Amino acid sequence: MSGLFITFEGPDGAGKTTQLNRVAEWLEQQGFAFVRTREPGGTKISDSIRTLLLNPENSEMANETEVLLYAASRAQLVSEVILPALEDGKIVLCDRYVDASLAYQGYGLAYPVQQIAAINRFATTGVQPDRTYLLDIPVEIGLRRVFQKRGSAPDRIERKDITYHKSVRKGFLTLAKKEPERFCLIDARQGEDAVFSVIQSDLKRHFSLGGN
Ligand SMILES: Nc1ncnc2c1ncn2[C@@H]1O[C@H](COP(=O)(O)OP(=O)(O)OP(=O)(O)O)[C@@H](O)[C@H]1O
Ligand SMILES: Cc1cn([C@H]2C[C@H](O)[C@@H](COP(=O)(O)O)O2)c(=O)[nH]c1=O
Repeated sequence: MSGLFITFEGPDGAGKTTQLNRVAEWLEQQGFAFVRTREPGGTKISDSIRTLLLNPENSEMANETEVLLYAASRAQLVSEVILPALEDGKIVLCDRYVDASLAYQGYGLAYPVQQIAAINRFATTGVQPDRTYLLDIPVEIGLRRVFQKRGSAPDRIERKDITYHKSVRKGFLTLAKKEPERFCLIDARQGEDAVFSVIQSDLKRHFSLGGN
């Protein structure tokens, strides 16, 4: 596999999509071949699973079902999009990946993280990111950003209580501590330009993705 796999993680509303779009724009200006995708979703089947997962009417969804549906959506995305792109030497930018399941379903739902990791190793055939930008933000600020942006009703995950979201954030920070060589931890309370500048410098330093 010769491509480069970059993921964006963090609590809801941290600014992941905003930063992924900026990186994509920057790579495009330099003529790099890249693929942009997101989780859950990114393929026809994965998008259908996303609808099931986020629909607030599915409030009876068992936690085990939730874990497996995120993994199923991911399995399809890896098989249909991520792996072929990496094998083709492309850069893959992905809005959330396995770390989200470890944080939301592992730490958030209090399942053993090793168990969630094992399910996801199967789902992804072991495909792992080369670099992960963890945009860290207090959950109150992140959720406020989400609701201000959208103005629509919160989805099934967003409507979980604040204690849950705080466990998720703590989970992300624990993951970053365990793998400091893969994670780049960024304070996402900063303005968009400041956050982008950290990511841009890091990409230049680690992967020689040059340009201005
Ligand atoms: N650094 C920032 N400072 C202030 N507002 C920001 C910043 N980054 C993004 N936003 C705004 O916050 C909102 C959420 O941003 P964005 O969709 O990028 O976050 P996200 O982490 O992808 O959200 P989600 O978890 O819902 O996918 C948007 O309105 C966006 O313009
Ligand atoms: C991949 C993944 C996501 N989630 C949660 C996180 C968010 O609340 C939603 C996805 O919505 P977004 O607006 O596109 O970020 O799903 C999760 O709980 N577990 C996962 O593996």
